[in-house]
Amino acid sequence: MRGFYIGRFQPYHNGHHSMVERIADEVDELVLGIGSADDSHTTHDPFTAGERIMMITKAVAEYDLTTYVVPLEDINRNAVWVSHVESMCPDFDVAYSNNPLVVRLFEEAGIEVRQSPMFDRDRLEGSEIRQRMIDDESWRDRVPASVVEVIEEIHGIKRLQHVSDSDSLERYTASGESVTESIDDLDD
Ligand SMILES: Nc1ncnc2c1ncn2[C@@H]1O[C@H](COP(=O)(O)OP(=O)(O)OP(=O)(O)O)[C@@H](O)[C@H]1O
Ligand SMILES: NC(=O)c1ccc[n+]([C@@H]2O[C@H](COP(=O)(O)O)[C@@H](O)[C@H]2O)c1
Repeated sequence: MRGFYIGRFQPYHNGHHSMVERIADEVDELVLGIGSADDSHTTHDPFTAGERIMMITKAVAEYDLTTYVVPLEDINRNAVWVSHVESMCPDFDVAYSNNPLVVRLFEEAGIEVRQSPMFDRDRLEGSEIRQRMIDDESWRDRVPASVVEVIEEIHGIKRLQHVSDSDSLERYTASGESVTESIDDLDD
């Protein structure tokens, strides 16, 4: 039996890792879909698809499970998203997600979805971990050791702190002139 587990994994943390450990009891093989693969270098999605492939591949190596890591770009049409996923991935029998939209889309497509309890959610939430990285607070104990190594190798904390520095945004006009303005002055 082959499962599918989708997430943005920004970064892959111990909540995801506990979920994979649990899934490993139920399936022989697991496709790990890296969602929003086209997003990177933002506060919400700091890491590239390639960096997330490294984090996940190294972390799941400790489990007795055949895994396939597949980057999946977002598409601007929910109604065909499941077909998009299926077109990019090895066949799977069951999908794992706690994301309500993902659950709905798979169920409407007739695919079994299994949800899991949230593990230690106060500590193990991507947005909370990213905020701690930005604030130079402790985060290393919330992700697998191999993920710490990848983030250090790619200088991920510096990047995240840089992209989140939205006190002033430097924009360039059509003539190439640089304009610095407050984020409050921007329309979007
Ligand atoms: N602590 C956790 N325990 C169990 N499942 C989790 C946990 N955190 C996230 N998940 C689930 O893993 C999947 C992928 O989650 P995702 O990559 O969005 O992480 P997240 O921690 O929710 O990040 P963010 O705060 O960036 O949205 C989702 O189905 C999500 O509900
Ligand atoms: N239309 C679409 O492109 C579409 C629809 C549903 C989910 N997704 C993606 O699936 C992933 C779901 O992961 P999370 O549970 O981490 O949010 C996200 O990357 C999300 O963007 C994309």
